[in-house]
Amino acid sequence: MLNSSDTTYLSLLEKADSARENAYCAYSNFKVGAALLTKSGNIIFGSNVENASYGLTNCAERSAIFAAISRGIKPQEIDAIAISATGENFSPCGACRQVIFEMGSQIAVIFRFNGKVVIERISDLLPYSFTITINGQ
Ligand SMILES: O=c1ccn([C@H]2C[C@H](O)[C@@H](CO)O2)c(=O)[nH]1
Ligand SMILES: [Zn+2]
Repeated sequence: MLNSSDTTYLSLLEKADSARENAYCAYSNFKVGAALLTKSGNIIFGSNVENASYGLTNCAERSAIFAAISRGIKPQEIDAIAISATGENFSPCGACRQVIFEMGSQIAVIFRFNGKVVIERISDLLPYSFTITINGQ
């Protein structure tokens, strides 16, 4: 557990609260927003984008990561990602944990769970994570 009173990360979580307003969640009505912080202080937002073919839905965290990479941010530049959802109880889904981990094992992940702010490294949220080693690389 990282320092849960870290003001940078608490304010990032409030930015994720705002990003929630952009959610397209016509089917679940469950709004999720994400705010990704780079090491140089840029913030990239994401929200969940649902689809009539439910399985095509994109989660807010993955929207933010794909937006960041698409605009040229390198994985090593990502410091943290905060995620905010309707209600008090949210933690990032397994698919999103895997996608965050791909960007770097030390990325801080911030969310509210049971009314408390949780700040954890992605490596602690996804033990025994899946990676591919080819020829020792
Ligand atoms: O980590 C998660 C889990 C779920 N959702 C979204 C997907 C869907 O639109 C809604 C309900 O599952 O919440 C996210 O954005 N992030
Ligand atoms: Zn997800």
